[in-house]
Amino acid sequence: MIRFEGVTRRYGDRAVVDRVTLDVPDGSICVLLGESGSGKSTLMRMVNRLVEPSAGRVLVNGRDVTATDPETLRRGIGYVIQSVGLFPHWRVAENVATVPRLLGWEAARIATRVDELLALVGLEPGRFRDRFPHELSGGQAQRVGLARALAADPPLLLMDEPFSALDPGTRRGLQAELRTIHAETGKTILFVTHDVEEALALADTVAVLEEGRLAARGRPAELLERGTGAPVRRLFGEESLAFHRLATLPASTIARPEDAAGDLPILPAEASLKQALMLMLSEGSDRLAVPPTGEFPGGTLYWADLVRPA
Ligand SMILES: Nc1ncnc2c1ncn2[C@@H]1O[C@H](COP(=O)(O)OP(=O)(O)OP(=O)(O)O)[C@@H](O)[C@H]1O
Repeated sequence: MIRFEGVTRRYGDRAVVDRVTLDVPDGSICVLLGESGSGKSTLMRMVNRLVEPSAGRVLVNGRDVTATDPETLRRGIGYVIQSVGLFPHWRVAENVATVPRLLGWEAARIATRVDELLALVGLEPGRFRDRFPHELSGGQAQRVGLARALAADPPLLLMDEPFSALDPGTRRGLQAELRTIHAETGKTILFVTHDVEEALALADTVAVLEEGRLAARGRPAELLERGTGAPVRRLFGEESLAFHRLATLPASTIARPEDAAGDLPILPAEASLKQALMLMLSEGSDRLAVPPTGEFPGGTLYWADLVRPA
C-alpha cells in the first residue's frame, strides 16, 4: 500500500530523512518511532506531499505520489495531527463533513455519515454534533479529528502524534479505540510517536528512526527479542527492555494447562505478560487464573514462569 523507496529529504546539506526503504502492507498499523528530530514527521509528510523527497520515491498503491496533484491525493488520505486543527467557528458536524462537502455529497448522505462516524469514535451524535470545538475536551476534540479523517472513508490514515497532548488515561482509551476501529475498518495506518509504550500498544510493525535512518523494523515481539541492536536498546532504555518485552507476549503463551485452584485473580488470555505482572503486584498474588477462550484451553500463570521469558 505505502512503499518508501530510498527516500531522502535534505535541508541544506543535512539529510533529515536518509535513504529510507520501507513497506507498509495493506490493512496494517505501522508505527514510526524515534526520538524528537529523528525525521518521523518529515517521512510521513512525504506521503501526502506536504514535503517532497530530495531523492527516492514514495508509492501509494504502486503509484508515485508526485504523479497525483496534492489536493486530489490528500482527499484520499486521512490526516490526524496533534493540534487537531478543527475549524473553531464550525460545529462538530460541519468539521467532520469537511471532505464529503468538498466531494459534493448530498446533505442527507452527509448527515447520516456524520452520525455514523461520531458513534464510531465514541461520541453520542445527539450530544455532540451541534457543539463548537471550544465546547469539547482535548480527548473529545481528538475523537472529532479522527472522525473527520475517516469521513470520506479513505483506505489510508496518517496520524502524527495525535494523542501526545492528552492525559495518560484518555490516551490509553483512545489507543484501545483506534485498535478497535482499525479491526472494524481494515484501514492502513501510518502512526508517528516518540512514546515506546504507545508504539507497542498499537503497532503491527514498528519502524525505528534514528537521525533520519531506518535503524530497525519488525513486529513488536521481534523488535525486542534478546540481542536486539543498539538503536532499539537506546530508545527503549537498557534497564527497561525486559519489562517492555513482557508487553509484547500474550499471557496464554506461558500459562500452565492446569485448572486454577482456589480463588485466584483472573487475567484474560489475550492480556500481555506485563498486564499479568501488574495484576500480580496489585493483588499480591504469585498465581493468576487464565480462563479458556477460543483455541486456548485455560490455565494458571505462575510468577516463576513470568520472570523467565523476560
Ligand atoms: N522545513 C525545515 N527546514 C529545516 N529543517 C527542518 C525542516 N523541517 C524539519 N526540519 C528538521 O528536520 C529534523 C527532523 O524533523 P521531524 O519533524 O521530521 O522530526 P520528528 O522525528 O518528527 O520530531 P518530533 O517528534 O519532535 O516531531 C529536525 O532536526 C528538524 O529541525
